Amino acid sequence: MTNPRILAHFQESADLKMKAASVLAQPIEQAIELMFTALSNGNKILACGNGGSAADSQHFAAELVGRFERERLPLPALALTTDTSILTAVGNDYSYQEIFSKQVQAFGQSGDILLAFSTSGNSGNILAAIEVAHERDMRVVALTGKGGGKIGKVLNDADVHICVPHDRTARIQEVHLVTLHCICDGIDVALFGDDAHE
Ligand SMILES: O=C(CO)[C@@H](O)[C@H](O)[C@H](O)[C@H](O)COP(=O)(O)O
Ligand SMILES: [Zn+2]
Repeated sequence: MTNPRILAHFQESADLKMKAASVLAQPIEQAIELMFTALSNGNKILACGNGGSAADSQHFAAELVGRFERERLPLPALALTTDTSILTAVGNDYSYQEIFSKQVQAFGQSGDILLAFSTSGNSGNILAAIEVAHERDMRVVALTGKGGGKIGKVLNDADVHICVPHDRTARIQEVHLVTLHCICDGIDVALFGDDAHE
């Protein structure tokens, strides 16, 4: 007999994914277009998030720099969550709030994209990174949940907001994961066309 708690996790995740597919298809398409245009113009993508979303940032960067499902040239994406010397120096000397924004200041250029993950939409270091990205004429693709929180209020019309319609962090993260795979696939399709996977 299947453990009902385990079954409930799978059921809730599957139900949310189907519900989210219709709500998020349009912003996901916009994110793909925005990123493909930026990459085609020689710009790059900077990604940040806390906890599980730090892992999502790294997962995304790995699939752009390495590959997703098709062989292609490396694409420029950088997770701002990996350099422990930068993270500890900025966190120690300034504040945890600035661990990503300082890196956006250092690496971000006009036309680059900030990919910002926050399930609550309220993490201060992500909000600070978005603020600096806007100052540097970057576009923001924000993956949130729980109604979008404060992040939903600071995004502008040039940005893309992918807000998962759920209040549970784990479920939101699960939809963020399928979303980032959709984006990787969309970038490959924009490069090579809609052929069967190799
Ligand atoms: O992975 C999980 C929970 O599933 C946690 O590590 C979670 O990512 C952390 O609590 C984060 O600090 C939450 O931040 P945010 O998504 O609200 O911006
Ligand atoms: Zn988690």
